[in-house]
Amino acid sequence: MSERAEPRTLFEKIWDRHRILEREDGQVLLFVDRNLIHDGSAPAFEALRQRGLKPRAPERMLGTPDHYMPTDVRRVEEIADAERRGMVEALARDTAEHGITAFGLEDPRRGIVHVIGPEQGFSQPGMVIVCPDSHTSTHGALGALAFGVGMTETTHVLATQTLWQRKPKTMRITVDGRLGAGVTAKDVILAIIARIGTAGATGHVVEYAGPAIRGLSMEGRLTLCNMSIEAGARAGMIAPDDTTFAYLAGRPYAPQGHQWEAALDRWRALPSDPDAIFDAEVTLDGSAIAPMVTWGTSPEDALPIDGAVPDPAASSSADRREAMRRALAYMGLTPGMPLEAVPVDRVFIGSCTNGRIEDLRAAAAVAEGRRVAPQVTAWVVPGSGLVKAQAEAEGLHRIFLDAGFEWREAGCSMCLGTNGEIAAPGERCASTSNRNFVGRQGPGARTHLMGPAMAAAAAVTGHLTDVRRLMAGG
Ligand SMILES: CC(C)[C@H](C(=O)O)[C@@H](O)C(=O)O
Ligand code: SF4
Repeated sequence: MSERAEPRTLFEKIWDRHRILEREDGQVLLFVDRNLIHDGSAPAFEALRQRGLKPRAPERMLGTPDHYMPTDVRRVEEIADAERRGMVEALARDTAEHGITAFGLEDPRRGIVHVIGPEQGFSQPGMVIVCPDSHTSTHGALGALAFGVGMTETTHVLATQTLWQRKPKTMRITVDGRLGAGVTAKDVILAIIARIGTAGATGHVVEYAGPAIRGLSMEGRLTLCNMSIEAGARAGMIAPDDTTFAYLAGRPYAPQGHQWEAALDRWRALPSDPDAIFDAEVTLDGSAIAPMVTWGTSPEDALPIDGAVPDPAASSSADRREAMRRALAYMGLTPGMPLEAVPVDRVFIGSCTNGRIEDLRAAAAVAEGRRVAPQVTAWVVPGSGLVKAQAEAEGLHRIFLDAGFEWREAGCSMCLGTNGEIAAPGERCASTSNRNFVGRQGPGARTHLMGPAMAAAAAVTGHLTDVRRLMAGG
C-alpha cells in the first residue's frame, strides 16, 4: 500500500491502472482502451483471419480511410488507382465483417485517424490508445497514453485488447512564459526538437507542462503531441484540465449525463502529483520562441524564420557537418542565405499535425484579401470532413478559393503522398505536416515544415516569410 502514497506522474497513473501482469523479463501486459485503425491496417485483419480469430472488443475500435484515398474524390468508385481503391475497400470490408465502426468515404465524419479520434470524443483522458501509425502520440494531448504500434502488435490488440510493453522512462518538458504574437504550438514543438534533437526523447514518454503549454488550445496541444515522435519519444502527453474537458463535452463518444460527471472526477485525479519525479527534465523559455521553419531533411533542422541557412563549417562535429552538407545539397540551399529569401513552389496546409479548424482559421486570416503568388500551387486539405464542413460554415473556404488556394477533401494527402499527391522532383514545398525527410513529399521533393499561418504567408509572398510582418499589416 505504501506504493500508493508515492507521488506519481500522469504517465505512471495511467500505466498502473492498465497493467494486467508482468513477465520476468520486465514486459508488462497492458489493457488497451482504444484501437484506432486506418486504410493501411488490412494486414492485421488478414493475420487475424488466417488464425481464425475475431476482434475481442469491436466497440473499442474506430476506423477511417486517410492514407490512400486521393483528396479530389468523394466516393470509393472514383479512386482511379486499383491498389489504393483496394486499401480503402479493405478497411470497409474488414470493419463491416467484425461490426467495427468505420467512417467510409461518403461519411462526413471521416478524416485523418488522429483528427477524428479526438474530434469524436473517442480518445479520452486516462486511456491507453494505440493505432498502427507513429503519430498516434497526437491523442496524448487529451491526457491519454497513446502510441503507435506495428502490424503484429495490432493483430495482438485486435485479438486480445491487450499489448505487451516495456515500461518507458519519463521526461517532462516545461515551457515557461508566454508565447509571443504569431507563435503557435507548431513553433514550440519545432523549437523543442531543434533543442533536444530527433533522438532527444528516445525511450521516454514526454509530458509537456508549464504555463505556455497550459495556455494552448486543445488544437495546439494536439499539434504539439503529434510531433513527439519526431523527438524520438514513445508518446507525448498533457495533463487534462478545463481546456480538455470543455473540448470533450458533448462530443459523440464522450460520456454523457451522470457518466460525464463520474468521468470528470476520474480525469481530475490524473495530473502528475506535485512531487512526482521524472527521469529527465527539459525547460524552455516560451517567450523566446519565434516562428520556426526547417531548412534541412530532419525535423531538428529548424530555425527561427528571421535566421539564415546555417553553415556546416560552423559545426564542431564532423558527422554533423557531413549530414548538414548532404541536407543542404538535397534542399538546394546555400549557407548564409536568409531563410526569408527561400522561394517556394508548393504549399500544403493540412495533415494530422495542422489540419484542424483552428489551423485553417489561422491560415485563412493570413490569406484573406491576398492572392497566392502566381508561381505557387497551394492546397488546403482539411483534417476531417467535419473540419471541412465547419470551415465552410465559417466561410473560410471562400477566403481560400478567392485567394487562389485549392480546397480539397479530407485526408493525409501531400503529408506522405501514399495517395499519389506528391510534389515534383526539385519542387520546394512549405508544409504544415510533421516530416521533412528526403523524398517524404515525393522523390526529390523539398519540404520546409512550419505552422499554418506561416505556410499561408509563404503562399501569398512566394517565399518563406515571417508571418508577423503580414500580421502587422505589412
Ligand atoms: C503509413 C503510416 C504507417 C506512417 C506512420 O506510421 O506514421 C505515416 O502515417 C507517416 O506519417 O509516415
Ligand atoms: S497526416 Fe501524415 S503524419 Fe498524419 S497519419 Fe497521415 S501520413 Fe501520417
